[in-house]
Amino acid sequence: MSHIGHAPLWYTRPTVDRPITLVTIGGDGDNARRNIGPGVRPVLAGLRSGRAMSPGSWEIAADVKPMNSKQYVESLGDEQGGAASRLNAQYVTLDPNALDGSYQELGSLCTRRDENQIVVWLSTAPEHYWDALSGIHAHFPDDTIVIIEKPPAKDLTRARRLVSHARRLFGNRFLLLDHYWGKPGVIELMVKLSGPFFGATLQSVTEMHVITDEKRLVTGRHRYFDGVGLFGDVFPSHLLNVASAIACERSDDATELPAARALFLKSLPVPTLEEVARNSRRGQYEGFRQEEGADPRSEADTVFALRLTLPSDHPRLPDVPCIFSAGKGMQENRGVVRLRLADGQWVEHDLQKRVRGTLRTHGLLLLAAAAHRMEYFVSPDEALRAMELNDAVQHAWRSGCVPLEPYVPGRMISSDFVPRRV
Ligand SMILES: O=C1O[C@H](COP(=O)(O)O)[C@@H](O)[C@H](O)[C@H]1O
Repeated sequence: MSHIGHAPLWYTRPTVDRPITLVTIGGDGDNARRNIGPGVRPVLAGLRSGRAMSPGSWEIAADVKPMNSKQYVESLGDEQGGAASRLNAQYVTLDPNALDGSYQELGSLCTRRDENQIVVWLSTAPEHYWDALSGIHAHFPDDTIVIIEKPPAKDLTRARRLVSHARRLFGNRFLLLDHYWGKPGVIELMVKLSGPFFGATLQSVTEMHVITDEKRLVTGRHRYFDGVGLFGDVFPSHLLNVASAIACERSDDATELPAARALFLKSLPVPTLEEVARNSRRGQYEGFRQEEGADPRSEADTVFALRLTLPSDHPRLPDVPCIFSAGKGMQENRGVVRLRLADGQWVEHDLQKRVRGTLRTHGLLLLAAAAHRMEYFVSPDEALRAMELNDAVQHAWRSGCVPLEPYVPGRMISSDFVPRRV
């Protein structure tokens, strides 16, 4: 592995003993181009096979846009295209009318480097998961690892069905990923709060606020947003996962983390309709419905704030309000956790900070997947509890009990949107 500067002591890097073939479904999409590719290429470049003359790790991108491998590599620009071409990256066009054939082609490409661990990263909208899972199961090697990146479906019932289907097909080689757990800022905060000093700080927390604000608009993702809104995009994933990762009970054994996080999520009460009405707000930026691809009557939220209060018998954080807020078209880019302590002081931690010596988020998570480090992934229990909380809020909002408030893009801060306590 190549080393990128000097890693801080709290940062560990999972190790693997085989090269990886990474297949990215949705490889032409924004997430694959902006995040996955640049994150994983330095990792793939560093993983070689012990076999003489072995070509080592490999990248295969697949998407519906017709393109050949040369065009794909060129489309990545100089730096990323150079890195992809050193990995001899291949591009496979997925035929939406003959998907099984496309997966067969991908599967047989993978077998060309049969010493490699195959990892398939589904960077697509959830509506494509079923076809992809069937294609991979039918045509890929038996030990293929499958990563899904997004809440597994738009509601609890669908999520439950998908997760149990995927577990039946792939067992614990099916992984639910939330890229926030690969962010150095999140890992650092988790580690800090596990130590005795900051662990004690956590005991004196009287309020917790998780905020992810982005200046960018929804542009190009209207179909997805019309179904779930920003709330469905980031609440059952990034926001809840950050909260559970920092507030859960710790032991020294990392394999216990998923169960501990699930326990924390279970301690957050599922709100009733009246509680949602009192403790949440939602809004949509002006101009959203006029954007290309938008539904002119869309009710999708692009900013929201929600307060869920832990019960009074919570062992560590009794009666502590947890506030979640996020927005698109915000005044600034900001991903933070703010904790109010018993003395009234606020401490703030930057979740987006860059830390020298650490891998880019998606590179770290690829290694964690290949090394079966399950604590880096969302367990089915966690994902389903998150969807239960999500459903309660979405259901209440659909009933019309919380109005969709307009706002001017570029002038809003989601943490200013929090409803007052009554
Ligand atoms: O998964 C998602 O995350 C991004 C924000 O990720 P970040 O690493 O830039 O903080 C968000 O823009 C997107 O809507 C969501 O689907």
